[in-house]
Parts: sequence; C-alpha cells; structure tokens
Amino acid sequence: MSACKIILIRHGESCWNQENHFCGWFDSDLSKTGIQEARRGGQALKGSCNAFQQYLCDTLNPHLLKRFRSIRANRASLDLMFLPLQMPDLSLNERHYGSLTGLNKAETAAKHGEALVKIWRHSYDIPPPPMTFIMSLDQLPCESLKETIAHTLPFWNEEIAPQIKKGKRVLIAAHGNSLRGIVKHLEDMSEEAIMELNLPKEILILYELDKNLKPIKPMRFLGDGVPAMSYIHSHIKN
Ligand SMILES: O=C(O)[C@@H](COP(=O)(O)O)OP(=O)(O)O
Repeated sequence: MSACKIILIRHGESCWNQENHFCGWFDSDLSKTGIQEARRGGQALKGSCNAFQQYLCDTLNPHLLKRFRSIRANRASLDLMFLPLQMPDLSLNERHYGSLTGLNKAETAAKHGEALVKIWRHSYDIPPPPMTFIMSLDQLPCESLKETIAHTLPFWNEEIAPQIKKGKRVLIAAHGNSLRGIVKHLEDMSEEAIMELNLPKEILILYELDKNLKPIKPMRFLGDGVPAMSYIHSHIKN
C-alpha cells in the first residue's frame, strides 16, 4: 500500500467557545465566526480534497454538517454534498468536561489558578472534577484525555483504519480533545507533548500515513489563512 492521506478537522467556533465556556459534551451551535470558519473549511475542502471519499463525524457534529449544507445553499460555489457521511459515532465525541461544563475558563483559572486549569484542560490522565449528577450509569462523570482515547481508539481501529487500508480517503470532523487523542495515537506523542498541543478550528489537518498508519511527514495545514505550525504548541487561551 502506498502512502495514504487523511484529513482531520476541528469544528468552527461555537457560541460557548466564543463566550469562553467549557463545552465538553454540550452541543453548542456555531457562532457567526464559527460559520465563517466553516465556510473557509468548506472552501479548503473543496479546493484540496475532492478525492475524499468518506466523512466521519461525531454525534455532536451533524448540525455542523447542516451548516456546511446551508452555506452551500447560499453560495452555489461550495459543494460538499459529494462526501458520503457515515453515521455519526459517539466515539468521536468531545471529552466530557465534568463539573467544569458551562463554567467560564478565565473565571475558573482566576479561582483555581492557571496551572491547575491547564492540567484539567490538557493533561493526559488527570480528569477535570466530576459531575455530581449523571443521567445514566454507563455515563462517565468526567473524562481525562486518556479515557477519551480509550473510547476513540476502538473506533479508529475497527472503523477508520480498515477504510484507510482499503484505499479510501477519510475525513474526520470532531472536537479539540477527541482529535488531540487521535493525534497522540498517530504520533506516539509523550504525555508532556500532548499537554502543549492545541489544534486550530476549521483548518484542514493533513496526515500522510504509511502502511502501518503511522505518519511519514509531520501534519500539514491546508487552505487559505492557515496559522503557523507553532500555533499548535503554544495557543491555549482562557
Ligand atoms: O470542550 C471545550 O471547551 C473545547 C476545548 O476545550 P479546551 O481544549 O480549549 O479546554 O472543545 P471543542 O470546542 O473543540 O469541542
């Protein structure tokens, strides 16, 4: 098998991102900026990836796909309907932010200190404080990145990897932390390195993989207005 390409894409800014709330599993709609970012992501997809054959997303994301489609209605130039959408899967959902869900990130950092909040946000195996009320017994009250990877990886191994190995070009749309989990797995990143990694929104992230599905080159950003690569190692905003 020759090198194959996959694209990862983090959704555009949601209203809760804009208001600086911890989102986790909360399904916030896109902000105006997020809609523009989705449009930019769509244009980049159209320009760069017309050979992509499978679109995988999480259960929180279908409304984002609808956004792509409504943007298409407004702008005849944008056509993403060619991409077959695999049924959204819970495995790609965002990390559960526990009792931080809905709190303001800056206020939480002011209350508990930047260092602790950075650990809650981006460490590998330290979860945020748990939710005190849970809806069902099989629901975790909060998740560390390690636990997120534990529910994402089987989907990668059982659904995504076989499609890539069959030669399909796969596009995965998901969230900041569920995608950080995939990147950690692909790049065998250390716990220290993953702590510093933050992915930009609605920027196409291209990986070229070998037959063992390991990157043969560093990730690349595609499209117009892409940030410098240094963005991903430094940008954690409150
Ligand atoms: O849950 C959230 O608040 C953000 C990421 O949080 P941080 O990694 O910035 O803490 O996730 P997304 O908006 O990508 O779904």
